[in-house]
Amino acid sequence: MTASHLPYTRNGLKFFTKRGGLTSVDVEKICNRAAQKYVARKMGLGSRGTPPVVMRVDLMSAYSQHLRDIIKQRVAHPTHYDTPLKGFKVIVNAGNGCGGFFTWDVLEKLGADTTGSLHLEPDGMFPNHMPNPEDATAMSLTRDAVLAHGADLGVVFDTDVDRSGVVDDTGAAINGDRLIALMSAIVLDEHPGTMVVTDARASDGLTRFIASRGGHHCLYRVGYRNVIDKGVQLNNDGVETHLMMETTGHGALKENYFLDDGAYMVVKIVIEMVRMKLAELDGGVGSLIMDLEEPAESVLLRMNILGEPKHAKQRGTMAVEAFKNYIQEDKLSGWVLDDCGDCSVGEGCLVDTNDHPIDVDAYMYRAKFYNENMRPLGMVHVRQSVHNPNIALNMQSYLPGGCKSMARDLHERFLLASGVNEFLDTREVEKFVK
Ligand SMILES: O=P(O)(O)OC[C@H]1O[C@H](O)[C@H](O)[C@@H](O)[C@@H]1O
Repeated sequence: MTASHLPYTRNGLKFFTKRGGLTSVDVEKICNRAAQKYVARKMGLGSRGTPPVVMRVDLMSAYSQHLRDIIKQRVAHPTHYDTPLKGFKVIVNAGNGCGGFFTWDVLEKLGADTTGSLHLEPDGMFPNHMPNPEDATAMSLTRDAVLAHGADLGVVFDTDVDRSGVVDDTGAAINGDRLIALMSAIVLDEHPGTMVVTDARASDGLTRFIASRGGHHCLYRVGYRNVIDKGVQLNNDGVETHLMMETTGHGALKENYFLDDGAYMVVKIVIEMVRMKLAELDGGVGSLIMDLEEPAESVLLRMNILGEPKHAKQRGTMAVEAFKNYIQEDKLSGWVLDDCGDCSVGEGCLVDTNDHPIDVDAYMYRAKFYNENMRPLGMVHVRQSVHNPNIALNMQSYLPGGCKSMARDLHERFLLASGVNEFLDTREVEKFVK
């Protein structure tokens, strides 16, 4: 049971089986069955049968031991097999979510020194900061602790540990695209040529990084289940896909039942850290992504969908489709719709042709902006929010000031000109372009 990153009043249930996490269709079936049973029982219908057997199972201990075993086996330390983390200092910042167990039940039992770890006790009011690897305070406090304690690694978990981020020994934050790059470097070493699926907010630099390591990059729809489901589908279609990650820090691996499991991601990074030390390589895990090119600026702006909530989805679709049509009908010169990551590096694309350009279902589009000299200035990703009635505009610029130029252009030549401003609250964009 978790509210994840949402306010505590919005708790929900996530279901998992041996085959992975259930989809919303599965969950709907479960809820319908439960509702039918409830009604039948209320009406005195249906067999009472034998009552279900309820068992108390200590899943957390089993899970921690599983993680410890993986680290021991894969490091296979030549002198101290059972304590492969002896001599390492690791800071954990659980942000008062439920990730504290990783400190005492995984790292310390393997010999690590976790002195200086932060906010390990669960407290649903999150008195310090949001447990979130995207949260600037969470990352900077962890950075301070890593530097103050001379730690080899800092780990940041979100509330329910399905997302994570890390800080390397120099204090550099590794989250978002950087975390995907780090995981890609690790996974591509184990599975050369594998496909990596991410959401389409990821940068061009990440696509090039994956390609430079011999991998393929599929950009897909935002929402961790969408990204994971795409990876499952690609595997079923015969495209080997070992890593599925969102820029939010959700990450799933084929070897781990396609589960978005932040602790498992950190386990992979910890193993790499120890291996690098054993191989006497210079630098911490951050050195694996030194050549990742990053955008000069990244900006996220939101536009609330106005009017009655029941019309929000339809209006959102209209706005996103209008964006695509404006570009395709050449009403927005300079803007070009983006292909999926794998085609944009210009090699034999492995992604199903239905996914070009990036999304066919009118949820989101991504476009690049070129200036009058046909120099690319940056890109924008336009989509409906997964949770709330708003349109998210993610912009990345290759040059300082580029996001403002792109937002200004979109505001004048698309938001106002197309009339979508009649049902979108564009104030955030207007404030940004001033
Ligand atoms: O659409 P938004 O409101 O930006 O939220 C998008 C995000 O929602 C949740 O956090 C999901 O777990 C993420 O997978 C997704 O990226």
